[in-house]
Amino acid sequence: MKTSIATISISGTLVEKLSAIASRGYDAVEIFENDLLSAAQSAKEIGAICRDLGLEVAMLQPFRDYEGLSPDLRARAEERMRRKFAVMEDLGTDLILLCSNCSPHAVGERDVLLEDLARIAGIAGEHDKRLAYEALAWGTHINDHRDAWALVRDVDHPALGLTLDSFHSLSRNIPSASIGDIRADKLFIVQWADAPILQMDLLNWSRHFRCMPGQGDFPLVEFGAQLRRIGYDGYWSLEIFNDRFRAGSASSVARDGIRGLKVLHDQSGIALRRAAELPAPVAPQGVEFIEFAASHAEAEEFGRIFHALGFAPVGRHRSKDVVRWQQGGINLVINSEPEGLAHSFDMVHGGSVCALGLTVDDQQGAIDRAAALDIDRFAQSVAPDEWQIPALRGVGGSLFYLVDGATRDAMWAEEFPHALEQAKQDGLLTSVDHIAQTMQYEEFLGWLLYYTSLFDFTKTPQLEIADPMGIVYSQAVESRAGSVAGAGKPLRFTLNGSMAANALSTRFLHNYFGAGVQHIAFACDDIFAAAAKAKDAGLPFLAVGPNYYADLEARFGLDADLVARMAEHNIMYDRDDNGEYFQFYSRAVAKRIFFEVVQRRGYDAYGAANASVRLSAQAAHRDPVDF
Ligand SMILES: O=C(O)c1ccc(O)c(O)c1
Ligand SMILES: [Mg+2]
Repeated sequence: MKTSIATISISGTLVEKLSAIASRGYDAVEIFENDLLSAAQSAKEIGAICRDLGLEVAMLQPFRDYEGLSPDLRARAEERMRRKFAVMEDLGTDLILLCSNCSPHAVGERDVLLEDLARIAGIAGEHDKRLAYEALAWGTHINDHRDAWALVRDVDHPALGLTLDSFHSLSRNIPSASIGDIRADKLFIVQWADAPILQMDLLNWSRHFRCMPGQGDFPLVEFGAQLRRIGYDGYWSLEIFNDRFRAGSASSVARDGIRGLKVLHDQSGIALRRAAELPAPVAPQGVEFIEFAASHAEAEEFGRIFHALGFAPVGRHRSKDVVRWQQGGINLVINSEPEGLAHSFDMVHGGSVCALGLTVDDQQGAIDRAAALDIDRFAQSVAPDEWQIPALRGVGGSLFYLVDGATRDAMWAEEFPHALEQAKQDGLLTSVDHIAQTMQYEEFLGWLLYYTSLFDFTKTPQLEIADPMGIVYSQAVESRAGSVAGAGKPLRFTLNGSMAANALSTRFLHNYFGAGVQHIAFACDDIFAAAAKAKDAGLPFLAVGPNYYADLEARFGLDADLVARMAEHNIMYDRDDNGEYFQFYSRAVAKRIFFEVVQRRGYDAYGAANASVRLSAQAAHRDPVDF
């Protein structure tokens, strides 16, 4: 696959964009004319910079509104085009993108369009240049790639070919099977964009909501499979108009694009029963441990909450200031070492989650997949006899340790030989249900792609949740149901981000100095027993107001006694076609991280209906200086 990206897709000045693109290993770049117009360098200098960076210039774009014009306007457009040829010469590309005409004055008679396209192709040919004709989804007459292809085919001039752009085709639900009619040698370039399914006009949808392959909802794999079936071997070029990306980090967005393209190319081949190009997605069996970085004072604070939730400190590390807490299948590790990653984390964030241990069957496969997707590995020096667990960088610089499923018991026994208390036999919490991470709104799609490309995860639709101080966006990534060994429970993460300056997730980012784990939900089989026990043990509960329960009773027709018991323990409830959900929350430790206990009865979601009630309850505790 030859990779490319349009400069419009990322933030910065043109030269900053080019260096970010080159640093992420793209083969080529589409130069967007607006970026060139506002650049401090001449087209010739930009061409030279591209060459120095090792980037081909795949094309210059766009050229607008040509076919179907009146003769005088057409002559002016041809003059404009000749000037572009000179710019292309300077940039070092022979290709320019020609958008289908969007002018209300353009005529749509086929004979006229054929004649105009033949004419401009002739002019281009005389200058050794080529045109890639693209059906914009909102083109006045040509807005379907099948019509654009029919014109290109019938003009049959070597200087005229087609652009396919997945956004324009899939936003109009044009069947990808129609790509089978296109001749690969006439397909000059393919532009890629994913997008969320939205009900809005095509132009605004395209200009603001495109995203990297894998970040949206479009059936891109089928599109890619059709391209590969016809033998297309030109550029796979990203063209992503997205407000968040323009405000984000050029280098991260460029990296996400490569990641999305690689996975897409691989999946497109697999759909055609071709050999996989990437190591298989990682399918973790579950969360083996959650590691907290904490000073001794913070460790005491966490310890109080862990005790109240029914955990016991069961072991001390053989050489480090690290304690293992356990209950059911859950391991929490508090790391108070005076140096190393945990210590750095504690210095930056205060008491926080610095690592998650995931149990995997194939450590090396996971490492290889991560390497192929440009996910950083982490290693810190360990004593010669110490257990070396490979680790990958995740949200906010935290780690995913890849724990080998076959040796995990030996790992615990060897690393934590100093028994402290016995694990409680009557513990009520069984496993980690989900882990909620909060991040900058601009980074949200990047982390979404991280999870869905590294792991064998699917994503749920994005939800908008009302915080009293603004809207929070929330989306879950989860292992495919049933793919997790053992209890058959999926591994679940929820991602949260907000643009609102004082919403809880933004307050978290400020207090925490960065992205990270904001809450952890534990599963249990009897939420009333778990809540009663936690209450007796002194867990600071998040209080839910009385109106919630009055509404709950009415909304679901629940038994008044049941609702009264829920109210007594601040338990919230949700129900859908699959089943029922019960949940309660602790107050936040150090105003940052908090804990949730859930019981699922067939239910597969996260109680989104309750999230705004929870956010309101939490907002009541925010610092007065925060307004
Ligand atoms: O939104 C546009 O105008 C526009 C321009 C060029 C493209 O390739 C495209 O897909 C859209
Ligand atoms: Mg396009």
